[in-house]
Parts: sequence; structure tokens; C-alpha cells
Amino acid sequence: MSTDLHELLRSLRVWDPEVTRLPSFDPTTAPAAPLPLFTEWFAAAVAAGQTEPHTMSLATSDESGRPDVRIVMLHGADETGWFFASHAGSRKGRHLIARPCAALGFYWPVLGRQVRVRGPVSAAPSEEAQGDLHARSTGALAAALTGRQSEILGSVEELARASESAWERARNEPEAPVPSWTLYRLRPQEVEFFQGDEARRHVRLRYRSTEAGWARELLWP
Ligand SMILES: Cc1cc2nc3c(=O)[nH]c(=O)nc-3n(C[C@H](O)[C@H](O)[C@H](O)COP(=O)(O)O)c2cc1C
Repeated sequence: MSTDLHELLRSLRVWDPEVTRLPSFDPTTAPAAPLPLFTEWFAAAVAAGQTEPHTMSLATSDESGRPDVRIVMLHGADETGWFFASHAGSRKGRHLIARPCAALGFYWPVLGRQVRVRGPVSAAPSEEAQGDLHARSTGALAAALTGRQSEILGSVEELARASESAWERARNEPEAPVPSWTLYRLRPQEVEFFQGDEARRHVRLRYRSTEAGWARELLWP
């Protein structure tokens, strides 16, 4: 029996009160810079039981300006930027060489919250990337050692063979270097916080980097 996609879509709700608690958000009480608010919202998402709150959409564009998007993990955020890691030779890595700008999107449905971050991207020093990788799990190192991300794969058997030897190396050599593994820093020029509201009076607060510091402005939903 085939699925009726349209019927299924119509049957779904956003912010079902059974699973979503929409907190109120008063933008007049928001801090002067976006990082403390991001940290507060991130912690609230974790506390509310949001699954995988540290995954985010990463949008890049190719040299012709054609956009692309995929999910990556957030590796950290501080006053210098938001961090993620990947292979320099992957599609996104090639995009970031051609056009070193990106956007991140977080969605934490248990609280009806979205955060968007945009800005220029640069690669952190290689020692930082290797240190970040080696502080992660054996699986993360094995995946990085498998390499060849975004290349055409001939068969699943080929991947299984490469992955098995990568796992073996990761177990025996937990500090194995992965030269293509890159820690990227996105320096925020704009950070937008979106709080969903049941009456659809969603609150959108945008921080915009200016020479005088962070400007804060509300946006129509
Ligand atoms: C939950 C989740 C987390 C992921 N985290 C990463 C990550 O941190 N780094 C990464 O390179 N790919 C990660 N991926 C895989 C990417 O989505 C993507 O398939 C891969 O990076 C290749 O993308 P590209 O061809 O655009 O370069 C993750 C995928 C999922 C579903």
C-alpha cells in the first residue's frame, strides 16, 4: 500500500501541545551579545529533552553561487565564532574554499526555537583540528580516517573494507593524524533567535555585528 504524502502532511501539526512547550521570550531582556543567549537556549533545549540539539544545518554555496545544505555537529562556540569540523576535500570543504561564507541553522522543536547564524568561515590551525578530533570518540576518528568524503563510492563492500581498516587504526593509534580533517570557525555577522508563539506572533530577534558592537533588532515574523 503506498503512502499518500499529501494526506500524511495534512495530518501533522507543528508545535503539538503534547510534545512542545512554547516558552515566552521577552526580547527586551536579551543580553547585549548573541553568545550568552545561544548558550542559554542551548542549555534549555538540552534540559527540555531535545534530541541531538548539537546538530545543525550548514549551508554553503559553490563557486557559481548555487546553494547546498547538510547536517553537521556543533563542536563549540565562543566569542570568536561557532565551530564545526569536516574534510577539506569534501563538497562543503571545496565550497568553503571557493566562497568562505556559510550559514548555520538550529531547530529545537521541543521549545519551538530556531537559531540562525551567518558569516565568514576560516579554518582553525591544524593542531586545533587534530586536537579536537582526538578528543572525540574512536568512531569519530575511524570515520575521519576512512576519508574520501563526497567522492563517488564504487560499492558498499569497498566502504566496509576501508572502514574496517580505519577502525583498526583508530583503536591502535588514537592520535592518528587526519590531515584533511579541518576545524572551521564561522565568525558571526548575524545571529537570529526565533521563538515560536501559539498565536503565530513569533518573536524574531536579530543581532547584527556593527563597528560599534552588536545591534539588536526585531523582525516581523
Ligand atoms: C546527525 C548528523 C551529523 C553529522 N555530522 C557531520 C559532521 O560533523 N561533519 C561532517 O563532515 N559530516 C557530518 N555529517 C554528514 C553530512 O551531513 C554530509 O553527509 C557529509 O559531510 C558530506 O557533505 P558534503 O558532500 O556536502 O561535503 C553528519 C550527518 C548527520 C545526519
